[in-house]
Amino acid sequence: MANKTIAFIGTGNMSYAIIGGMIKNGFAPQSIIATNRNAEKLAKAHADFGVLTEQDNLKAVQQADVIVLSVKPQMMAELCQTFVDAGLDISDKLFVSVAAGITVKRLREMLAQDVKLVRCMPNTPSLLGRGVSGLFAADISEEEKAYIEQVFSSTGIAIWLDEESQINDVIAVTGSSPAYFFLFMEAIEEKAVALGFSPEQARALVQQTALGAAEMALSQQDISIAQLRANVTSKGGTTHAAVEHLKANQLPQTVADAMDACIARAQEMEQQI
Ligand SMILES: NC(=O)C1=CN([C@@H]2O[C@H](COP(=O)(O)OP(=O)(O)OC[C@H]3O[C@@H](n4cnc5c(N)ncnc54)[C@H](OP(=O)(O)O)[C@@H]3O)[C@@H](O)[C@H]2O)C=CC1
Ligand SMILES: O=C(O)[C@@H]1CCC=N1
Repeated sequence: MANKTIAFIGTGNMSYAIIGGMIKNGFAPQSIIATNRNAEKLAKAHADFGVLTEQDNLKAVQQADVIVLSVKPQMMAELCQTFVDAGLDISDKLFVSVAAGITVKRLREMLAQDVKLVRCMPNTPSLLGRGVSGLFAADISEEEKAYIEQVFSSTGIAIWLDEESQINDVIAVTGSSPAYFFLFMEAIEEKAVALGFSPEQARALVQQTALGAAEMALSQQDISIAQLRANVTSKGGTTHAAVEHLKANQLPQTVADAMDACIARAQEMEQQI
């Protein structure tokens, strides 16, 4: 399947990130079609990555072997209905849905047939080849599985899940979590400005520290993350004062509760969409 054509239907934040990761890791731009109803977004994808672009989703679906459905979940039914109404032969196409909160069963209802399908939960660091994607396969061949793995490994780490319900856990752990880290960074940045650093200095200080912390974890796999934190925390010192304050205010429990809220919302969407 190495020579397959892959079409991204709805080239917004997530498709842009996946395409960027694929290009960075050697996929041929001519094997990738990006669609969007917004011509400006397509022009940017073409300018940045050299991929083919198409405003007509139906043409893209016809030309591609693999179709990545990447519109907002609430828009998915309407999009799929256009394929059904056009009477497209999609029986041999491999579909990949990156949407949160839409099950295989529901996607197949939307497409009006039991298509070959992968549910994928990626995240936006895919753009830099630093992504994580959880994958759940429904009725695909080993060759198709290998192709999908090649695509999503090119954007970072890809793991296959045994149960579809684990997709919702992946949303909480990696799909949504870049936003948790950004929120933490925003909070430090805002306080740095309040302490008198310029906005430019505050941004530079917080991003360098976040990167440094992540790289320390990445490069020292034999040291637990808890130990890395302990290494910064001198007994009776400043970090201890800050960390104890965060713990007293239930930061770990708050994060766990937030992740439960994320999963609950995905489950609720599965009932609504
Ligand atoms: N963003 C993230 O971090 C992650 C997102 N996802 C999933 O990815 C999917 C896309 O999310 P995201 O990229 O953030 O959303 P975006 O809104 O950024 O991207 C979707 C794009 O699709 C376009 N679009 C909508 N309907 C159509 C259509 N019928 N034909 C062509 N283009 C269309 C939208 O245009 P317009 O702007 O005009 O609406 C938009 O540009 C969602 O289902 C989400 O659950 C999964 C993991 C992480
Ligand atoms: O917020 C959302 O619903 C999507 C799914 C994971 C990240 N963004």
